[in-house]
Amino acid sequence: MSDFPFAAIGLDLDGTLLDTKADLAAAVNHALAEGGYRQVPSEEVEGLIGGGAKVMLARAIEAQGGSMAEEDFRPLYKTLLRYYSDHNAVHTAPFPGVVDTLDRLAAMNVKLAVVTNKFESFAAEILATLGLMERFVTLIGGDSLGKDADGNFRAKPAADPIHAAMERCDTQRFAFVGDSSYDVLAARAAGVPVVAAGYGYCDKPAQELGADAIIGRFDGLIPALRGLA
Ligand SMILES: O=C(O)COP(=O)(O)O
Ligand SMILES: [Mg+2]
Repeated sequence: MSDFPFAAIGLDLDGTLLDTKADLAAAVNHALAEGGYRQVPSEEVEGLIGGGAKVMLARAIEAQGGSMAEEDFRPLYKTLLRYYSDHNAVHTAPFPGVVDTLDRLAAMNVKLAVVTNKFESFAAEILATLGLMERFVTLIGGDSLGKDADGNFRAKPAADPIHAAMERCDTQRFAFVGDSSYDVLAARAAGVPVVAAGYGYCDKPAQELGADAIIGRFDGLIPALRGLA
């Protein structure tokens, strides 16, 4: 019998489980080049990740005072998706401590769910390429739950994907870990404890995300979760 306080953990992907920054930067810069925009250094791309690829590109273009008209934006977004589809696991790898910690959680019979704002197909492909997919009970992407009445994907920062993960893991004893304000807001909206991955692509200083705990490496997760009980 495990005394671990949670039966399932929800995990953000980009900036929490996987260091995807270099591949995302290449994709966004490929699209920016096509639109005649300046390249964004990968340190700056970090601050654009968290809301999904569309938000990442929109923020990069807006920062340069570019055109956000649908007919100008759409082709560049399509270019980004096409490029990323072919180059999504070139440099991408798990952060230090991820694989060992997932093994330890599995050994404690803790269910694991990925909740990402990436499209589900990209996330599934990357996790399969890295040989990690079978560790997760479920994977919920930014597009997995469809759109709300306003036409927005039911994705983080909404509570919906976290609620769906809890349902699919069949438990209320659930905690979440993520690196951005999208993650903390979604977990808060769903009423579950949340740990911030301070080593990730935090869109504000980790201490200001409003999480219950902060980890500096992924292998700090199990003690941090025990501390939340
Ligand atoms: O790709 C993104 O911008 C977000 O992905 P994440 O939710 O896994 O961090
Ligand atoms: Mg993230």
